[in-house]
Amino acid sequence: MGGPVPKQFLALGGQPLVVHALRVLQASPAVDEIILAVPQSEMDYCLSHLVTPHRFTKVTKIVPGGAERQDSVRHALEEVGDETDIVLIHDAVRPFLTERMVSEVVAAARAKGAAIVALPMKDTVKHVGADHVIERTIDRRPLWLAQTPQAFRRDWLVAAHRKAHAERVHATDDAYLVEWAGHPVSVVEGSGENIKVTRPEDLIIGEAIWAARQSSDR
Ligand SMILES: Nc1ccn([C@@H]2O[C@H](COP(=O)(O)OP(=O)(O)OP(=O)(O)O)[C@@H](O)[C@H]2O)c(=O)n1
Ligand SMILES: C[C@](O)(CO)[C@H](O)COP(=O)(O)O
Repeated sequence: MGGPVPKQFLALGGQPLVVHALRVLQASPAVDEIILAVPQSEMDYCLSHLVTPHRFTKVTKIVPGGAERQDSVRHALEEVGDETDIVLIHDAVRPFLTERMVSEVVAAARAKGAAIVALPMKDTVKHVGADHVIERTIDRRPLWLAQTPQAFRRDWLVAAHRKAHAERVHATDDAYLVEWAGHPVSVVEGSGENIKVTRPEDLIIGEAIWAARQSSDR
């Protein structure tokens, strides 16, 4: 994305991106406690400008993030109590999660151990080789795009993260680590609106989704 402001604090609908996700998690009956992993330099800002003024009372801890997303999740997991059975992980840069996604993915994790929100592929998928030439077309029917939230039995997730850290295995989502540790991970259908704000154009799309939701709420 570039720019001096970390992406999760950029404004969307007049509020920092992370506030949108926190609102849904704060309101969800399925969520008891929220642990925020943020850059160390932003920990005080998060508490004084986001958590306290918005009364996000479920935020019990703010922990320093790590070099990569996986490190940030591992740091947060160190603060999760042994009494917790299910851990839900969500990207701050996905502002459009819904209560339906949270409750369904938590229920699926309770029933089966691990579940993620994901979306079936809608485009035709090409495997492209050298010189930008297509090598083959992949059957898209079994392909799903992983989103967050993702929910796991705490013991599976903690063990998978510890093993990955010890063996220097890196993944772009937590489901991968739990799969790699040998556990089944189910999918719950997500939504095309549950975008990850990655590139500048995603903020434009995000503003449009936010505006549409505002008018449908009226
Ligand atoms: N060290 C990091 C890096 C990322 N994240 C979180 O992981 C999610 C996705 O990471 P991000 O850096 O946004 O990934 P990309 O969208 O791939 O970003 P980019 O291509 O700009 O690196 C975000 O909610 C971000 O806050 C994190 O917790 N700790
Ligand atoms: C977890 C995730 O959002 C699922 O799509 C994604 O893998 C995060 O990847 P990123 O490269 O760290 O944004």
